[in-house]
Amino acid sequence: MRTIIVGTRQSALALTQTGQAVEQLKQIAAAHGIECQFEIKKIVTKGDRILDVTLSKVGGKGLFVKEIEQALLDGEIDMAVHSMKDMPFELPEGLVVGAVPQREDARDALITRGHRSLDELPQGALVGTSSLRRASQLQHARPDLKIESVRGNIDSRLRKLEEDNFDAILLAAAGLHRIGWQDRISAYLPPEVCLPAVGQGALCIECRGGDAFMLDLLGKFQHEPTALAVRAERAFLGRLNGGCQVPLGAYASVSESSSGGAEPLLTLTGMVGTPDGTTMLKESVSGSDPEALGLLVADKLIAQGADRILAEVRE
Ligand SMILES: NCc1[nH]cc(CCC(=O)O)c1CC(=O)O
Repeated sequence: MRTIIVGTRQSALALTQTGQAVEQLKQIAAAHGIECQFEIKKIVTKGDRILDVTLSKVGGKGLFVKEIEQALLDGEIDMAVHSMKDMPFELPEGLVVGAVPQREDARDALITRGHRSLDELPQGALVGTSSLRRASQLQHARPDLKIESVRGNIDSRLRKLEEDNFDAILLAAAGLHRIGWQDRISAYLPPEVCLPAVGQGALCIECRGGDAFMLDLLGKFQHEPTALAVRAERAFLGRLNGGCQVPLGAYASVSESSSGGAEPLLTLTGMVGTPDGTTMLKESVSGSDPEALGLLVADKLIAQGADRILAEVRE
């Protein structure tokens, strides 16, 4: 019987989503007569050690992932459950995405102290977020709001809402749903107001490319519509070189092809904005080839100056 060692960060969200993925994998294994057991191994990443520093100042993406990938390559663990939105564009040689399971809610959620919507926030209210993407879209919708950085795991950010006198903070709905804190959510921001981060709400289950047993098991955990949507969003990310923290968002929805064909129809919307929200570029395209869609939406934004905005932010 194979023992599968599962690597995870030790934040509340990481432990919860890893545990949930393992429970689902146990059921899949049982249903297919695959004999295996799971062991969970906690790994401290660079991102966890420097939670007090603004992510965009220390190189952002990959910080939560690198040590876990090294453990995979070293054979210390056999699979890892990551938030898709924390994944850098390229995986290291030897590692693959074994499964993209069904997506949770992709939207951002507003957590306030008593206000029921973005519109209800008082003039000049203080909102906590360290995401340039959220800041840009929030300022675009409400130029009067004051935005300040807030870092830390979900639990510490919720604490800072009270302690640091924010009127509201923004978090991914998926994380709050997974850890059972959906009742803290005051409002969901629709993609028209706040386009989520690439891959937000989706998971990435990573394993070694040569591990046939894991590839077989994880293949049964894949949710094709989510995988397609994520491919489109990540193609957009790759074209815009969104490797570090930048004011960029994308969301792909998937529906059955209207022509009745076998190919699902994807609609990808992408945005790039200035951090102050004064310029907001947004384009939406439909089609069935996820990579082509990602490149097309990115190129449409580049034609309007997206790469200039991103270059300025990176400086
Ligand atoms: N950047 C940290 C991070 N990575 C994934 C999630 C939330 C869950 C998800 O998108 O799957 C969060 C927290 C947040 O943005 O609120």
